[in-house]
Amino acid sequence: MKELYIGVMSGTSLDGIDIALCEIGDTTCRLLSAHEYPFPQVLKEEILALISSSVSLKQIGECDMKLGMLFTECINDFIQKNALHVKDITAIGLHGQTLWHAPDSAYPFSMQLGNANIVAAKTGISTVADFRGMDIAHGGQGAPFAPAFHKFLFADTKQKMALVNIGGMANISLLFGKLQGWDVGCGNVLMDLWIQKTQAKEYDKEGAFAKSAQTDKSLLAKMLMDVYFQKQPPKSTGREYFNEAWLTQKLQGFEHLSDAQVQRTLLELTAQTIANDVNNTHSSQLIVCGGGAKNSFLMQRLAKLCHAEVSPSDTLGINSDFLEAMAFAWFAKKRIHKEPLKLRNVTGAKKDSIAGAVYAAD
Ligand SMILES: Nc1ncnc2c1ncn2[C@@H]1O[C@H](COP(=O)(O)OP(=O)(O)OP(=O)(O)O)[C@@H](O)[C@H]1O
Ligand SMILES: CC(=O)N[C@H]1[C@@H]2OC[C@@H](O2)[C@@H](O)[C@@H]1O[C@H](C)C(=O)O
Repeated sequence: MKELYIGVMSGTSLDGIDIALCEIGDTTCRLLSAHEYPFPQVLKEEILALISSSVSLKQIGECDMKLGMLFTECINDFIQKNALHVKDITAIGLHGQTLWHAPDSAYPFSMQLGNANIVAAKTGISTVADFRGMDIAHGGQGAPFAPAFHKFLFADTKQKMALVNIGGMANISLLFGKLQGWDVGCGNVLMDLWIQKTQAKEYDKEGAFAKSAQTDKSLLAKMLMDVYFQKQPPKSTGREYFNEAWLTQKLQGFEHLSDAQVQRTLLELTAQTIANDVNNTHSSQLIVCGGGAKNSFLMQRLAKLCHAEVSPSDTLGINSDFLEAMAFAWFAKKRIHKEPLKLRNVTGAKKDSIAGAVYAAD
């Protein structure tokens, strides 16, 4: 039987809230409608401040509620725009906003905010949230989760297919043989930070600023030496690692470079770290999704560096902007049906678990 689910994702880029309405069956997940709501600037700045400085419990509690209310507003608007009936939707899969991801700390945790009680109460739809906690409880990284969905979508592929999502962070899924996946490292986050700081632009459209200069090989080599890129999977990361402090530390001794040279080197870092993982795994086809798929210069560099055929997921009929939101609709379905996500090989958990907590609407 097919059911309707809504997936809600706001990623590490903090650029928008993606909402996807999906019709999900045992072997299919069809995107019926989708919309991206812009992230309010004030709340974005508040979240970035929370991530980079010490904060009070009150601020965290209030941020959780503010995000819950924001997600609710977006979902209710989406329901209205699509003339949906609340009763027809089995559940919402709400990822929440990641504030801190610390799978390797002494007391590992992954914190997503956006109060799911509020979402369930004010939409009238049961809401599944806190997806990552059980995997961490079983000793896993709690991320990335998308590989399980990518495997479901491309179950029939005969190719040695890899899929990379280039959002704020970049994560890869290997869809041949035993399912594998990990966070490659920084996706767009450092490129975004640099152009925001030096050119007051949100992001480097089509990689045009990067394209105007040459890569600095010494800076690139220094960045590629970073321990995260040397680490073997399972591994996952976030803004608590790849952030302004990381960039400032790497740029020490490279003050003579122009802003454009740094931008170009950061783009090359993203392209080379992805290409290294693709080539090391002997993948023959690379599907790209997430905002990075829209960066034509980055795509050009990937095509050049990878020994695989590179294409955006749209060429396979999969909307590259909403794949993660679709994933959380599907994860909600798996939770409602009490089916485990087969992620132990990806996250390093001791066992596969039923992911997510249900906040019942009635
Ligand atoms: N036309 C474009 N040219 C260059 N870059 C682009 C373009 N469109 C989007 N991007 C990049 O994509 C980013 C947004 O990507 P996306 O929405 O996939 O991130 P996210 O979902 O927040 O991240 P994550 O997957 O890490 O959770 C922007 O911040 C920008 O860097
Ligand atoms: C902790 C967290 O929010 N991680 C995100 C982030 O964005 C990309 C990458 O880092 C991935 O690990 C994950 O998101 C996707 C949806 C995932 O779990 O697969």
